[in-house]
Amino acid sequence: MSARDDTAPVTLHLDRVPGVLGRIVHERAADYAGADPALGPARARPHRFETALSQPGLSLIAEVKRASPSQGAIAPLEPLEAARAYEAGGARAISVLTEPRHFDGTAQALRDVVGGVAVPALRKDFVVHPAMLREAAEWGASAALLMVSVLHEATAEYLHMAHHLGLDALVEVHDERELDIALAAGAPIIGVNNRDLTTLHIDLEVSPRLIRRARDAGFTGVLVAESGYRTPQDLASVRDLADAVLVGSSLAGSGDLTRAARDLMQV
Ligand SMILES: O=P(O)(O)OC[C@@H](O)[C@@H](O)c1c[nH]c2ccccc12
Repeated sequence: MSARDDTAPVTLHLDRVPGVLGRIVHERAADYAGADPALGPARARPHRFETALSQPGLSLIAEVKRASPSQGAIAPLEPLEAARAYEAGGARAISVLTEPRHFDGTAQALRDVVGGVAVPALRKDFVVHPAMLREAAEWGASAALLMVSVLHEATAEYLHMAHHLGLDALVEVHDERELDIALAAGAPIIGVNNRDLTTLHIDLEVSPRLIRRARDAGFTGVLVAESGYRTPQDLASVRDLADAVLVGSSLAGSGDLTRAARDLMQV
């Protein structure tokens, strides 16, 4: 048992993170190197993100994504306008990139979305410092992304910090080993990324495989299939397995976000 001291954040071993992902997390760690790790007092957790994804049928988390390392510029979305369009198209939550260099994200984008839509918002960033979670809570996010490929054995600690701040966490995995870490950490919401963030390669078989493994292991929480979904046919392999799907590029680049969301989910 460890009594955690808010002033002593767990050490991350970012030198183990390879490829494109490794470069981005080093940049983010440098951005927050001098930030105060204190979280402040505990807040109640309304479970808004978790509840939104637990509704019957496959829930859509639609992402405000203006650019990415794999595609470069996607679309010059105005974040609030985009989020409202997604909401009108049936999205049950909005994911907002806040990473500035590779995804053209900003804090303001998240604040604008939080203030202008009724559905919960997820801070999508490369969390490598407790201050990033404190910010997410301050900016009004309902949830934050935690990546096991970055946090490794510190995943449980970051999950506790998110919950302390009243945030749900989307704990993201890409292979069996990472899934086992997420399950051991007690994550209530697990996302399976079809994209290998070290190579940017997408394989739509990853989500059904790991979602089945989680269920076989007795996991009863929320499971999210992430990345690479462009058509209703693409969703067939997770439609009866996942609780939610996280979609960015294909919606963001469509030109008509409401229609693209409806067409993808066939509603
Ligand atoms: O644009 P796509 O292929 O629909 O993917 C969305 C989302 O899953 C992706 O943006 C993502 C998943 N995990 C991440 C971690 C960091 C940055 C981005 C991501």
